[in-house]
Amino acid sequence: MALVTLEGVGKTFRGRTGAWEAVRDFSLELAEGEFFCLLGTSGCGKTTVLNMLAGFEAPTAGRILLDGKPVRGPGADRGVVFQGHDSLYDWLTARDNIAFGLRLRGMAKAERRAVADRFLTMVGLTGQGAKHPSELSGGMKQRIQIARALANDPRILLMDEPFGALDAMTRAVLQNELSDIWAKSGKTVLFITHDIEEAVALSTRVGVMKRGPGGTLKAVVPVDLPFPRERTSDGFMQTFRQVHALIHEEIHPHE
Ligand SMILES: Nc1ncnc2c1ncn2[C@@H]1O[C@H](COP(=O)(O)OP(=O)(O)OP(=O)(O)O)[C@@H](O)[C@H]1O
Repeated sequence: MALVTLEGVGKTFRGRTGAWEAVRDFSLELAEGEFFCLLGTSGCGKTTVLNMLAGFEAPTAGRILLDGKPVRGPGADRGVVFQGHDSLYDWLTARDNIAFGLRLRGMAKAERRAVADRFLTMVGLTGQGAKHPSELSGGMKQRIQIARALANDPRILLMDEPFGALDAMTRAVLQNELSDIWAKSGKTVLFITHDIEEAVALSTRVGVMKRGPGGTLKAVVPVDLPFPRERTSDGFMQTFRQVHALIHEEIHPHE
C-alpha cells in the first residue's frame, strides 16, 4: 500500500473577490522511503498541495490518505519544514526547539536531551545546542528546523522550499546533508522547489505541475541516478534537460 495517496484532489479558495481554483484533479501515490520533488512555476499550486497533505487546508474535491487513513488535520505523523525560519521559538535554545514536540508528548528531560543531541549531530551542529536562534546563521536555523521535524519521527517530511532563502553555497551544502540524512533515516520526503537542479540532485522522482488556475500534475520523471549525485554527469544533465523542457512549456506555452 502507498504511504500517501492523493486521489483527484482539488482546492478552490472562495473569498470576497470570488472563487479561485488553485488545484484541480491532482492524483499521486508516494511510496514509503521515496524522495519526491514537486516542481512548477510560481502560483501553480505546489504549496496548496503540501498544505492539504499537512492538514492545514482541507481539499474541496477528492481525498488524501496517509497510511490508508483520511487526513483530517495536522498531526505528528507529518513533519513540516518551511522556507525561512520564523517557526523557531526565539526564547528557546536550539536543543529545546528540537525537543519541543517531545516535551509535548511527555518525554522525560534526560531522554529529550539525548534525542535532541542525536539530531543536532545528524544535521552537523554538534555542540551548538545551547545557542538561541538569534545566535545562529540562516543555514544553521534551517538545520534546526530539519532536526526538529525529524526528532518527532514523522511518517513523512513535508518541505516547502526549505533552502529558498539561502545563498547558493549554503544551499548546496544543505542539499548534500539532506540527501545523506534521507539515505540514513529512510524517511519519505515531499519536497517543493523552484530549482530544477535541486530537484534532480535530491529526488527519486520529480513531479512537474501544470500552471494554474487549476494546477495539476502534468508529468512525473523518475530519477534513476546513484547517490551521491554527480551534477556534471551525462545522466544528471539529461534528466535536467528533460525536466527543464517540461517547465519551459509552462512558462512559454505557445512556443
Ligand atoms: N488562502 C488563499 N486564498 C485565495 N487564494 C489562494 C490562497 N492560497 C493560495 N491561493 C492561490 O492559489 C494559487 C496557488 O498558490 P500556491 O501558494 O499553492 O502556489 P505555489 O505553486 O506554491 O507558488 P510559489 O511557487 O510562488 O510559492 C495562487 O494563485 C494563489 O494566489
